[in-house]
Amino acid sequence: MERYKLLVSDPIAESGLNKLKEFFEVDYRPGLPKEELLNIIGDYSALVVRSETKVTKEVIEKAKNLKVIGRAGVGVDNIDVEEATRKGILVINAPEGNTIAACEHTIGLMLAISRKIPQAFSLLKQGKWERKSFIGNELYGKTLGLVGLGRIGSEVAKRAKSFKMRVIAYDPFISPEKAKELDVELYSDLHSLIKEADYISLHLPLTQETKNLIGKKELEMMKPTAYLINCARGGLVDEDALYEVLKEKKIAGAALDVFKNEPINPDNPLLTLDNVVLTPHLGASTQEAQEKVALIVAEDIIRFFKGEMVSHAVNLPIQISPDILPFVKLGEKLGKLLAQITNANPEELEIKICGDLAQKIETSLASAVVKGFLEPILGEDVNLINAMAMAKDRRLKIVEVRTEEMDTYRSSIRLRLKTEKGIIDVSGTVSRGQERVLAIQDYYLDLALSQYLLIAFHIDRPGIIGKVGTVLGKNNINIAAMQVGRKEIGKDAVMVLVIDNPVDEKVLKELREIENIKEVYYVCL
Ligand SMILES: NC(=O)c1ccc[n+]([C@@H]2O[C@H](COP(=O)([O-])OP(=O)(O)OC[C@H]3O[C@@H](n4cnc5c(N)ncnc54)[C@H](O)[C@@H]3O)[C@@H](O)[C@H]2O)c1
Ligand SMILES: O=C(O)CC[C@@H](O)C(=O)O
Repeated sequence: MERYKLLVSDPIAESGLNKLKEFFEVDYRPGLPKEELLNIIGDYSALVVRSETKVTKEVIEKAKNLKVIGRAGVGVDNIDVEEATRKGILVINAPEGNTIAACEHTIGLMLAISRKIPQAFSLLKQGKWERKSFIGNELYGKTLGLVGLGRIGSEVAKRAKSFKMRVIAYDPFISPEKAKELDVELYSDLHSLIKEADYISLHLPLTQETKNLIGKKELEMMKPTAYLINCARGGLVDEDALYEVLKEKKIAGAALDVFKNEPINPDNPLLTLDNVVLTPHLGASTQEAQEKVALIVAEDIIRFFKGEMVSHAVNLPIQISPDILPFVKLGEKLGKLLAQITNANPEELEIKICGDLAQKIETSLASAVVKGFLEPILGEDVNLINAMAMAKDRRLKIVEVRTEEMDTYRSSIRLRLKTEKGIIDVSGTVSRGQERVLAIQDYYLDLALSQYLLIAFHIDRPGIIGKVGTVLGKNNINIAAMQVGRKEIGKDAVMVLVIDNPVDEKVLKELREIENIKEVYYVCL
């Protein structure tokens, strides 16, 4: 099997590295400078990073062979996922691998800032047995306000409950049922939570929407006795405003693991304060978490290169389940077929998923159809990840319709393409593992799909099938199967021939010259 080149540009656990080496030619270059990354990235098919490497648009533009970016961790804010998607690069992360590590670090930070543990230790190291300035606060009976109640937020909630804290949360994307299960009171507005909490802990991703979510206004709303804990991302908090409220003792303190710019400068003003506890992005830094994230990401990348289902794709909306896979493959072929019998500018592609298949929520099916449709036009640049984005770029409207109605087969896919010259449609199914085309332009067919097809639109006249057969025979092209679809005797009809060999332009020209043949398409699937 071909050994692809994989670059690891941040430190990852040895177990993951060894796993990757079983499959790839691995270059392990933790701490690789940006300029060097730009120079060499073009050689690699896969890249593995943690949070240090910034996979920017510039990097992606130079990554001509890159197929996958693996993030050994959760947050993908250091990766330009949109650009990766546009270029058809799969982004994979390891979302559950460091949940416990980040949760325990959060609890550690809450205790450390409440009891001033680092400050006391620092004085003790200087030989000072100082007790009176280190009167802390208990977590017991206090209100913890969680912003983000996902994996880490939920685990923090469970542990906070064992400290007998009241837990409230703001997370507009979480169901009230989930909050109820965790015995957490769900708030519908952030400001009410901020005003009530004794501890505010952030557990949400950094995105355009959440940048500076905790600004001056929010910080000034906090109780003067409250603490801010941030083990998520620095950019969630306005750091300058935070420094001001801490300096002026408008809040009790802050414990931060993450910063707007990492690593922080030695002259960062936050380092001059006493009411803070700062750690250098250590949330995920446990042996257990690092082993888990490295292995999770390594196994997923290998799965991808083996053509198997991946578990944690960030930019592939839904995974393909085995029972749907044959229809995904069929969808791609029908899309390809449709593209090859279209000779006008496409405007809208309707993908109708019929019968039992309609109940299965699987966006990959539509992506596969679009991939198949665009591939004859755009070549290998299009894949399941970027197909929809590419259609959008080309202003091709994609409409997905689901209907439980069925014809002869329990499940089928019907494609209907609106072009400037009219409508073209094809439909197909999978029956007993065989992909079948059921209709073209409403002519009923039911024929097993094969790699090479000839599709001839003609007028139904005696002898026309023989003439087509003669041309193909003369050119040494074997016909494996054929079907004719027509609605009325002597009117328009379609002939579909399954052939064993490819057909060239010369043969097509000869076929087009046969009387009553209106158009002939050669389809390669
Ligand atoms: N310090 C570290 O080393 C470390 C380690 C792991 C994760 N993290 C950070 O923690 C974040 C959370 O991780 P997770 O595994 O819990 O992710 P998650 O996806 O399970 O949870 C994030 C939650 O945030 C919620 N959310 C999104 N936008 C929101 C908004 N505007 N307001 C309130 N809630 C919002 C989501 O609905 C989701 O429930 C990650 O994105 C990552 O940036 C940091
Ligand atoms: O790689 C790290 O150590 C940090 C990871 C963490 O921030 C994450 O988002 O998973």
